[in-house]
Amino acid sequence: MSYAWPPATIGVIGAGAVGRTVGAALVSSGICDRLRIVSRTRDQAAVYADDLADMAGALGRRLRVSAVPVTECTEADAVVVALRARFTNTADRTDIRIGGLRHNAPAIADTARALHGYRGPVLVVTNPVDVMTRLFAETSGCPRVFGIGSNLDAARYRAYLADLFDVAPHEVHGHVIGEHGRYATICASTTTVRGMPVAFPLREAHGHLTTRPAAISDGAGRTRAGPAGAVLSALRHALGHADGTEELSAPYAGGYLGIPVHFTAGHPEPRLPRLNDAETRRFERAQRHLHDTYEELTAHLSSEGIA
Ligand SMILES: NC(=O)c1ccc[n+]([C@@H]2O[C@H](COP(=O)([O-])OP(=O)(O)OC[C@H]3O[C@@H](n4cnc5c(N)ncnc54)[C@H](O)[C@@H]3O)[C@@H](O)[C@H]2O)c1
Repeated sequence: MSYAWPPATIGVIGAGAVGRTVGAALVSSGICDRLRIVSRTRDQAAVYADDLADMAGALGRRLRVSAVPVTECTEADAVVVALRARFTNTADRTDIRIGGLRHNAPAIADTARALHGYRGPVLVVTNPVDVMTRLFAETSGCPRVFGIGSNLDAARYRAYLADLFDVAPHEVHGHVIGEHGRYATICASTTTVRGMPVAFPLREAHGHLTTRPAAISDGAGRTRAGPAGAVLSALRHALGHADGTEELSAPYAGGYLGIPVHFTAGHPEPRLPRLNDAETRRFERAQRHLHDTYEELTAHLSSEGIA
């Protein structure tokens, strides 16, 4: 079900590869009439804001794009956090997202403190996203913080099966949950194609979720369009423009991890699918891994006097 929606103001924090692509997607989608851009420097945000304003002009859209300090995002209807600190990622290729853990955490914590008291939806993109989402939520106290990642995995999974079975992607129903990373959990036992359960090589499907983003990054420097699509889709649901389900990093059993969240008029409700034994084991591994990583991170941050 879709709703007629009022024009929205959206803040984008981090004007890099992903943030810029998110901005372009927001302009072309018509989802907002004001965009607030924050980046490491105001100059960087300002030139990007001008570029997006040109895009809006070329499309004949009335859209105000401005470079702002992060605190002005508290007046937005929704905020996207796609910042990345400067560092060289030396993490193993099979778990590349974890490489940003200690580097991105201080900037995420600072941004979270700046948005303290904000009530609108915050979509965190920064990796490792499940951990950064929890850090943002717990540092800011914001009530509606979600992480992007499992919904992108799920979209890739459904597209993979659509190709395999030669059907349209909307005819595939199935989730990827847990971690946007090593312990991503494919919910194969509840996946259907044209309403019927299917058999497929699960190991290959898992491999696809690892090799596809790696191949895009190798070829294009960074993944950007896929994450931007996942952000736009989640924004539509979180702002109440459409009802539907997104696999997002969300509060679950005392932590944060990827679970299907159903939005009705913007109201989120977690809906964990039925899992078989193997899926339960993998989901619990994701949960433990994210819990341990978060504990290790917060111990490190407090030893450094950061949080
Ligand atoms: N969750 C996902 O599905 C997904 C997908 C792709 C990328 N990512 C992650 O998104 C993040 C951004 O990726 P990218 O390729 O755009 O990186 P990038 O390096 O191209 O851009 C990062 C931007 O953040 C800005 N920045 C740094 N510190 C900041 C701060 N304190 N406040 C505001 N802006 C700040 C930088 O100036 C830069 O413009 C990374 O952590 C990446 O791993 C997540």
